[in-house]
Amino acid sequence: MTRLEDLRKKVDLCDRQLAAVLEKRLEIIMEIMEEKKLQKMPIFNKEREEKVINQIGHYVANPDLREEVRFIHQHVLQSCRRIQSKRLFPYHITLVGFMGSGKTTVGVELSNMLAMEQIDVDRVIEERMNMRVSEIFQLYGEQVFRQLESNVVEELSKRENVIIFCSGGGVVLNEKNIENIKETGVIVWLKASPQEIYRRICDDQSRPLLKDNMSVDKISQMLESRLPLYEDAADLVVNTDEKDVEQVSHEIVEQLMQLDINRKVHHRHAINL
Ligand SMILES: Nc1ncnc2c1ncn2[C@@H]1O[C@H](COP(=O)(O)OP(=O)(O)O)[C@@H](O)[C@H]1O
Ligand SMILES: O=C(O)C1=C[C@@H](OP(=O)(O)O)[C@@H](O)[C@H](O)C1
Ligand SMILES: [Mg+2]
Repeated sequence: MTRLEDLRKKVDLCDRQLAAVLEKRLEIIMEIMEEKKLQKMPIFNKEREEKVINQIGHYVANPDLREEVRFIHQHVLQSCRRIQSKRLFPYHITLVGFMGSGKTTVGVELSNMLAMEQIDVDRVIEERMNMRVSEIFQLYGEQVFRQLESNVVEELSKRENVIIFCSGGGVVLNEKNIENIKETGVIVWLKASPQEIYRRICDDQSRPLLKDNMSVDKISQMLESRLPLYEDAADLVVNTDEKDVEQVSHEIVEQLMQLDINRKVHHRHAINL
């Protein structure tokens, strides 16, 4: 046997041991998840993860390799989060709510927390048209934007793998959108007061519907007319005033688990079960 063949054999043995240990770790993680569910404890715990990453470095004898092992372990923990999320949430998690309620930002945070892919309807439209949403409104008008929005909503609803599905604020205006979303998703309504929405987006020029009149009055008036639509569509509601993005995301996870426990969600076509 050449030296290279010999070394490859040793590496293969390491992989075999790694696979066995990783398999065991994932199985234990699922048991921990069940236990936490029973005890109604939060499933995803950032502090605990940081501790675990730090700790694994201390088990590495060669200080030159410590950071690399920590880096690898971060990926292991991400997989652990993903396997738990898949089991807990076999449906798209769809965020709806008025402009500035935090759909896009909370979607990204949730995506990290749950190791689930996040897709923003507005971003898909922008990529396809190679144009900003505001430019589409300006060049083609709202009706064309709404048609593009409905097409993307329908496509995303049919995706095989579950996603964090971030809609635009006007998605509720078309009943068909909500029907499509409900086929495979649970709808989370992010609520915010007009004053809070104004504070968040007053300097942002990217929202064409508020371009000519960015004011608390205009927001109140639009919000008022859409409230019944959000109310009707929502499977659950999270108030975001005076909560940061991380708190909102944790609350979404907790409420989703409650929904599941109470068997209120009919997984019309549960995905990836
Ligand atoms: N809970 C929150 N607390 C404070 N600021 C927030 C919160 N959620 C979102 N934001 C901020 O508000 C702005 C609008 O958020 P965004 O995610 O674009 O909303 P949406 O997609 O619903 O229009 C962003 O600057 C974001 O950082
Ligand atoms: O409320 C609306 O009708 C809209 C909201 C926007 O998305 P955000 O809610 O993410 O700002 C975007 O889809 C478009 O400007 C129309
Ligand atoms: Mg958005």
